[in-house]
Amino acid sequence: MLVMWCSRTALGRLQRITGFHRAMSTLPKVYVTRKVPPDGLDILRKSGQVQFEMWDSDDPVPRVELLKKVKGCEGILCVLTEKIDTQLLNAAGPNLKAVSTMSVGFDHLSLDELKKRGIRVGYTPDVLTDCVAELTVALLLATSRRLIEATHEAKTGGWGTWRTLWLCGHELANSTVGILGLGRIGVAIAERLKPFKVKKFIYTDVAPRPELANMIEAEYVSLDELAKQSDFLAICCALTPETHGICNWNLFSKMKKNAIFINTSRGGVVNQEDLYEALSTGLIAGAGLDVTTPEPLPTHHPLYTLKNCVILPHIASASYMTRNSMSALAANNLLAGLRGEPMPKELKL
Ligand SMILES: O=C(O)[C@H](O)CO
Repeated sequence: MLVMWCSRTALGRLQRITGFHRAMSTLPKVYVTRKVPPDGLDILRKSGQVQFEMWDSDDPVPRVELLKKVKGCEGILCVLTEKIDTQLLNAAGPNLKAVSTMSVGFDHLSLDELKKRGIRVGYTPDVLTDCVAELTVALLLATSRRLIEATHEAKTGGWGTWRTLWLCGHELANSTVGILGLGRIGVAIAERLKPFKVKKFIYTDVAPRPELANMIEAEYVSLDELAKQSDFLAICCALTPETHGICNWNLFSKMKKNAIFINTSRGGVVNQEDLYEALSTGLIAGAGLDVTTPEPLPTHHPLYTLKNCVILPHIASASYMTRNSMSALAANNLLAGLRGEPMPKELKL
């Protein structure tokens, strides 16, 4: 468009620019709460459908600023650090038609409030499944084979002679892997673990999910049985009022001493004091956490003192390809929502 303007007279150019701004100002206003990866921004820009303002930073927009910026917006594209609650929806006002989150998790959205106001909600399942499953397997192996401890020993002079039981861990071959919350990600994790010669997959959920379970020949069991039988337990459920703190002393106390606990869902599903007790007293063998409460987990948190706890800073979906796909899907969800069309991935409220 710039090239075209350059070939015109200054007056024609001015008229076009003024017209352009007039046209722009009638387009629906959208606020993007974070510098999202380029694919999504390109889609918004090229759509010609919205005018958008963005918090152009890698860090979250301060709440006060956010509340100001959403005023009068028809659409909001957010990430998981922004609470979309009554206060924010009131600040946005009655024009708001669509909220699109660049995440598969939606525990930061007040769904009841959004539903009450007839606001459509988009999210980003599927595009991150492979990436999250891959990281979960990496975290599981790093925890069970004590990789972080091992590199630390090598670097800091702890590596003496070869010793028979030094840095021994637990292997996947012949093991039982449990999945709490069987969805697309749980299936993708199991598919990746199967070649490690896992003996059996078991899972629990609010109800059996035979179509998914059949894909990985997983057996449906109760939560108690899941705790009792799993050598490796992967937490894949969404954070809801029902799952909040579901991984607590009651669960850990039923687990095997050799069990490895892995959480790549949300920190809120775990009672961290109970997990600390379970790890520090040897009730279970290890834990790998990609998510915690709060995030970031303060550096003085007791969980960091434990050698058998591997903590990552919420990076399960962090590949360039996946983050770009998430941003593109979030942009397409938002644009479809604003056009009044079904979103490519819309939450049923
Ligand atoms: O909810 C999500 O999309 C993930 O937690 C981001 O990695």
